[in-house]
Amino acid sequence: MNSKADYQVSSQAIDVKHLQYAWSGNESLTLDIPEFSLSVGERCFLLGSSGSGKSTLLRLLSGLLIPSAGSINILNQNLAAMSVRARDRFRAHQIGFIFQQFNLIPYLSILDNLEVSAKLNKLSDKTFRARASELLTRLSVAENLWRRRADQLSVGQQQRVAIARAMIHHPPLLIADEPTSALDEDARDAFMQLLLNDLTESDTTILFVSHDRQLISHFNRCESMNELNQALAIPDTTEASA
Ligand SMILES: Nc1ncnc2c1ncn2[C@@H]1O[C@H](COP(=O)(O)OP(=O)(O)OP(=O)(O)O)[C@@H](O)[C@H]1O
Repeated sequence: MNSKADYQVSSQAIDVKHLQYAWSGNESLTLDIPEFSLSVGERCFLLGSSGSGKSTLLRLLSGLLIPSAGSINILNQNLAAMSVRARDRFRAHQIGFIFQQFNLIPYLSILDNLEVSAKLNKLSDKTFRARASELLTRLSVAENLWRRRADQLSVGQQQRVAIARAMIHHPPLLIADEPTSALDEDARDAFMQLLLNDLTESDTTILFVSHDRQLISHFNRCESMNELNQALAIPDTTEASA
């Protein structure tokens, strides 16, 4: 298995070519993306309406699904060529994922939630404690909450913990799947600031998926699922109707 440094030598964080994906039982393709790439350090906002295939694409990019056709290289690694175990390890080490519903383990404390991610990434206890404390402090999570169960936190507190959990091991690629969809406008702006402040100095690549156009200004690149995904193209019926 390559080291983290080997992965980061690549100047492409994401390199998708001729990607096609059909859910089993579906006659038609859900995704048909001729080309999509992100350079290391790029911060890309991916806009797409409901059902346009955003979550399916993210699952493919993180190796949870394997393409029906085409290739996906993440940090120069072809996910489809890896064993399931190697793919799981690659995902845990290289990708920080922030989910729509945050997906914290409800019965674990904030620190224990972070520790699960730190252990997966083989952080020493000392490094984990220092990084957890740095992140939680920067994200304004009061220390008296650190031992509170995740299901006893406010939504705003949960979102901060979700960012900290995704960032604890300094992943080179951060993927966020509609993390602001459950938030009001003020909480949404605070979330974006917290997320991006922590990344200002790093060359972390971000793919941030949302249907909320107001967030576009936070990013240096915007892509639309409707343009990327040829499977969404409206069929040309002119001949049939002529
Ligand atoms: N597990 C599944 N099995 C079969 N079809 C699926 C499955 N998951 C998603 N799909 C189909 O794939 C298409 C794209 O779904 P996907 O969840 O990727 O869209 P999305 O853009 O993330 O939507 P939303 O914004 O509503 O979450 C939809 O037509 C959906 O019905």
